[in-house]
Amino acid sequence: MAAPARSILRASRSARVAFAPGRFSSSQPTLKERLAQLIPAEIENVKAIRAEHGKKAFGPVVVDQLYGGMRGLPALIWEGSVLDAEEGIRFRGKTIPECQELLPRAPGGAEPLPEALFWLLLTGEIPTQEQVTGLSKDWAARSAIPEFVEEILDRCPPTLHPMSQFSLAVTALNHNSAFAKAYQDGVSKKEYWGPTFEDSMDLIAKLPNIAGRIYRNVFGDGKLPAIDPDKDYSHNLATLLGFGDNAGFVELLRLYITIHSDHEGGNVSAHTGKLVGSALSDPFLAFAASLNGLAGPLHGLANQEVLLWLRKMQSKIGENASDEAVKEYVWSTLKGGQVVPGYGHAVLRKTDPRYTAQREFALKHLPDDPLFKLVGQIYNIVPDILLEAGKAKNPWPNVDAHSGALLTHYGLTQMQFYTVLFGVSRAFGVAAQLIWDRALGAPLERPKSYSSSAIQKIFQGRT
Ligand SMILES: CC(=O)SCCNC(=O)CCNC(=O)[C@H](O)C(C)(C)COP(=O)(O)OP(=O)(O)OC[C@H]1O[C@@H](n2cnc3c(N)ncnc32)[C@H](O)[C@@H]1OP(=O)(O)O
Ligand SMILES: O=C([O-])CC(=O)C(=O)O
Repeated sequence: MAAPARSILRASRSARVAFAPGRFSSSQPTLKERLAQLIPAEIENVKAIRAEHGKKAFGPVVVDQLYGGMRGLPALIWEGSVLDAEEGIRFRGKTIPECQELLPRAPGGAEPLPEALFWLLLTGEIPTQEQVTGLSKDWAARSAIPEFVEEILDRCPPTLHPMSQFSLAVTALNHNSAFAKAYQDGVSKKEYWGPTFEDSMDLIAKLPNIAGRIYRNVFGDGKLPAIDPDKDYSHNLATLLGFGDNAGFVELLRLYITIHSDHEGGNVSAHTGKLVGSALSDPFLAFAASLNGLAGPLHGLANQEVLLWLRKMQSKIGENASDEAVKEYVWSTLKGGQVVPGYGHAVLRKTDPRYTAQREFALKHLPDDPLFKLVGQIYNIVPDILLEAGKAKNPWPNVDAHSGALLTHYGLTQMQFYTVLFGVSRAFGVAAQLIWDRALGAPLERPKSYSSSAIQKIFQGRT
């Protein structure tokens, strides 16, 4: 679709929200106030851990890990979540089903509010309903994006991949970074976390307007409705995408943003954000770098790839293909030297609980959807084939094997946009860690690298 006309863009700009961020919960601490209470004790805790365990070995490092993408190498501190190969992710010690049970929901909703998950990632605590409502209002108040960022997006050709547009816009938000300004003004190291918190809140708050604008520019008429200060984050994002009246889609987004937010620190997007942030690049620059990693087909873009692969399969073998025909198609993918998208994982060795959570959502809301049925049929076929092929260490599905089928069900069929939604969610995990990194005085990241000849020399004469 062609880029929208200037007059339409002007109209959408006038629909800016006219209220300011600040305190929205009268009687209870805000997220920033609670963090300010927690940080001094955590600094002491880290000091104690380092004093007691700082010099202890953490297992051997073998040369294969240097060549093999550092699998299993303990190398990073990440506070928000830890991934177990068998069990999957825990956010601050809580599994996805526990989060679904414990985190506050929207009135009438069944899925957790991502606002609550962000609070949990940052503080390790379950917020009250009032605190979550305060966060929804704060993010709505911060949601407008600068006009020049709107213009950058409006000038992107619709053929530029939505993830590239997303990364451009997030980079440009650095124009108004509180951290970059504070640094130039000579802020003390001890105060870094405050402006990092403000930037992180602004970043998360502005993502729906960026994502909505990309979606409407590329796939619609470029017109964008306004954020509603009385609605939660997911509801507003759904509205900006044009699905605000669909209660099922809004619930799906709440679940989607919650489960895609964080996957410990070593995945490409999280680690990239942390690495770039360690140079004291502000949260906008750090998260734009995360997005560029998320845009790779072995990482976040796999959700797009899954849908493309499914559609290609359907065009080749028809819509209600037999198991035999599906098996043949999977084998042809492998024999063509390609990966089966949505399957395998660098850490997980069982079905991803994020896949399971989405499957349960589908069983509840769309049990008869044909694409959901195809995703289920593939689940019964692919793991055995990957096992038989004998290469993949994990034959089970990951989060990306399922998400596109759910979005398609509600009418969000443009798969090139799917990773943008993943990116909106991943900001929660990356931002939470950036805040803690600055609060705990995390140093510049700079691991040691070796050349192959250096490795040969080190081991010369040794067996
Ligand atoms: C949100 C996320 O990022 S989840 C992951 C999303 N990505 C995908 O779904 C893409 C498909 N999957 C893959 O490519 C891989 O499983 C990855 C990238 C996720 C993990 O990679 P690794 O940790 O290197 O996996 P593993 O150790 O099992 O790889 C061993 C071999 O099996 C292959 N393999 C792994 N998964 C698959 C798969 N789904 N299909 C075909 N081959 C696979 C690898 O390409 C590798 O082949 P090689 O020896 O010829 O290089
Ligand atoms: O953990 C990983 O390597 C990839 C992944 O699933 C994620 O980042 O969500």
